[in-house]
Amino acid sequence: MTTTQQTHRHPPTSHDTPVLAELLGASKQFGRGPATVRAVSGLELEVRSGELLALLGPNGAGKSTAIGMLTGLTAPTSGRARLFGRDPRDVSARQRLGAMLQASGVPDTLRVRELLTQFRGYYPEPLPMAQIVAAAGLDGLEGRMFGELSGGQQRRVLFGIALAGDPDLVVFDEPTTGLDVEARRGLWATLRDLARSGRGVVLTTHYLEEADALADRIVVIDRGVVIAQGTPAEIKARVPGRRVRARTSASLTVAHQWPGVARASREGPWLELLAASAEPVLRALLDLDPSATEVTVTEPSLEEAFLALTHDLEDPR
Ligand SMILES: Nc1ncnc2c1ncn2[C@@H]1O[C@H](COP(=O)(O)OP(=O)(O)OP(=O)(O)O)[C@@H](O)[C@H]1O
Repeated sequence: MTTTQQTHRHPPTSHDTPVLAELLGASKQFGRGPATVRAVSGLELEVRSGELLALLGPNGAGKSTAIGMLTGLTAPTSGRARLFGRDPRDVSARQRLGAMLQASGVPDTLRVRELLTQFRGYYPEPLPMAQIVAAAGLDGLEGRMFGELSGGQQRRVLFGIALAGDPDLVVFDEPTTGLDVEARRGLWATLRDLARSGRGVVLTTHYLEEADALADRIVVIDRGVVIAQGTPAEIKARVPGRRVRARTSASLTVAHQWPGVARASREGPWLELLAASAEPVLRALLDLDPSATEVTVTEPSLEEAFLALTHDLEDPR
């Protein structure tokens, strides 16, 4: 996959750059009565020109619902969504938007070139075909039928379709799912180019690594609410990357003071910590208690790591 040469349309990201899309206290419920699902609650979100924003969160966090509200696919139950200052369902707003969502609905029997031509036809000033093909890594696939492509190749076609209208804002729901490592890296480079050219880019991902590699700003969502937001460095400093467990007499109060510790709990003689990284914690533990035994270091699940960020957890101190 190669990257595109884009023209610079807006100055680089700053708080002076235009807001392209926003959610203002947006909530979304599905169903009624006891079956109600609160997918998103009171979400505040804004995307600016030239900015790459990653929505990060575990399965069912509400990422796709948030994207659906931003792109006008679904209306908030309460609160508001704005796209280019308008209702996201307004055609004039959607013409400046490119989206690659999880469900495609693309006919299997159309060839890649026909599909791209069809989608280019929907927009007043589409991106040149060659640029779409290059950006989406579709070289050599133009004559193939969509339904005969591999999952990863189909994702690339959907990526190309999202770029067809030369959009000012591009929204990608888990764009790298199903892509191999090389294709993923290529797509990352293209996403960076899109933001550098002054477009706004929003993507959802389960992977902190992906958000870290790409985003100017990360919004972490869990159970429909924002639990953290900031630059990748700020988020990484708060998301625990390691679980350290040891048989030790060290107290919870002391353990909480160790560098990067997000959570500490005790289970009988075992102390368990979630921390940004293991080494500083191991040093502090063994300094304090050289007789600590059965020390293990493992990776917490993403769910656990995100939960450690929430403030409503019982504090074990
Ligand atoms: N159309 C719908 N009808 C009922 N419930 C829904 C609908 N769409 C989403 N939900 C529910 O809303 C919650 C949030 O779902 P959403 O798809 O937004 O999460 P997500 O963060 O995108 O998850 P994933 O990473 O698994 O794609 C989930 O509990 C989901 O089951």
